Amino acid sequence: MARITLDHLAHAYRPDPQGPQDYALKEINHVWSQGGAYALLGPSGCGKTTLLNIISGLVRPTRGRILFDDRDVTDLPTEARNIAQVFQFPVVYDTMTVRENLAFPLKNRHVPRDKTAQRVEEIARLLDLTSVLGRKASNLTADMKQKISLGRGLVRSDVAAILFDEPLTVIDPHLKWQLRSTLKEIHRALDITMIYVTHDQTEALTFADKVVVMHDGAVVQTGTPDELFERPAHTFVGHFIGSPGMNILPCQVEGATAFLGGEAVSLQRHYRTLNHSERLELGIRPEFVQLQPKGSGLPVRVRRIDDIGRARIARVEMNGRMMAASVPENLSVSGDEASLHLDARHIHIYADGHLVSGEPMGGQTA
Ligand SMILES: Nc1ncnc2c1ncn2[C@@H]1O[C@H](COP(=O)(O)OP(=O)(O)OP(=O)(O)O)[C@@H](O)[C@H]1O
Repeated sequence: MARITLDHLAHAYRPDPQGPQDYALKEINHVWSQGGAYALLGPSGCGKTTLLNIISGLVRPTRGRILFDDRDVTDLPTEARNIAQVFQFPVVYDTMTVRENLAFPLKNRHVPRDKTAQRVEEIARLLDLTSVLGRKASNLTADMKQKISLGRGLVRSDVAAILFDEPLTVIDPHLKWQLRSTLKEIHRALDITMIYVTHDQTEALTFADKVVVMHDGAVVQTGTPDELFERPAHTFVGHFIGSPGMNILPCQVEGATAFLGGEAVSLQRHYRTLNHSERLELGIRPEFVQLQPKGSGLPVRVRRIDDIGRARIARVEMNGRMMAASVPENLSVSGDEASLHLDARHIHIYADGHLVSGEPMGGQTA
């Protein structure tokens, strides 16, 4: 078990990188604490697998170092790193029983038989595989086979970390939620550092205590699920997390007032030091924007109302831009003219995509 440090790590697949655009992974400094449950979240092509492969030793980084506790492992091969990996597709030996499959990583490392048997029973119990321990893996469903793969990743108690690369891809949708919560319970029971790669926000937010969000080869925010929701550090995080994502609107800012087209919106913080050559945007989640009758706030046109089960979401147009807003339960909407109320406590200002803290109204810098 180990703390994993990424120290000025960067990687380019091409041999002569000239600038940031040539790096699949732009410079990262990050510490994965021992025992943490992390998700590495981002869209396809953002560099998640590259980072995972650097941690496991399959890819040597162009720049920087990787440390397990204080040991520099940058030049060590995968076998010498003591990492367990679970991939998208099941890796099982069809001719072996489930028990033999689970025991294999321990047998390979000459763990005594009684200890192996005990650990296999424990992992089988956690993954609900006890009843099939004696069966040949070949006759099992893809779901069961992937559970065996997970078990093989989890069975060694001495690993520095377990890396999961989109492990639920082959799992039947209605079993996914069950396995996600099982993995969470297993993390609590085993106290092993786990890094879970996914492009699915639900998987990331339910599994992880801390989520590392990647975009275009860079980490744009690391935070708890609540932090990513409440205070996205980058417009990409606001947009990518949440369903629907954050409303992001071009704006101008003067002191504690934002202007959306000709409409003034009061802010709870002061923005004295904004560089007006930067692209300024106002971000607010649909949960904090309320649709109201015409004449009581920012004027909008309602284009559509979607019932998403737990709430109604209005798609509205303001100054030619589409926004999402919550529709209060008791509001009946007739016609397409309405107003919006923005909860100022949840408005964020972004400059060139990055969150600007501003200053509290009292005048001190945040
Ligand atoms: N072996 C390689 N050689 C050259 N370029 C590569 C190689 N592997 C990945 N890339 C490029 O590096 C970038 C990051 O890819 P990576 O696979 O790490 O992203 P990802 O977030 O894991 O995406 P996905 O979820 O689709 O696997 C992409 O532009 C990809 O095309």
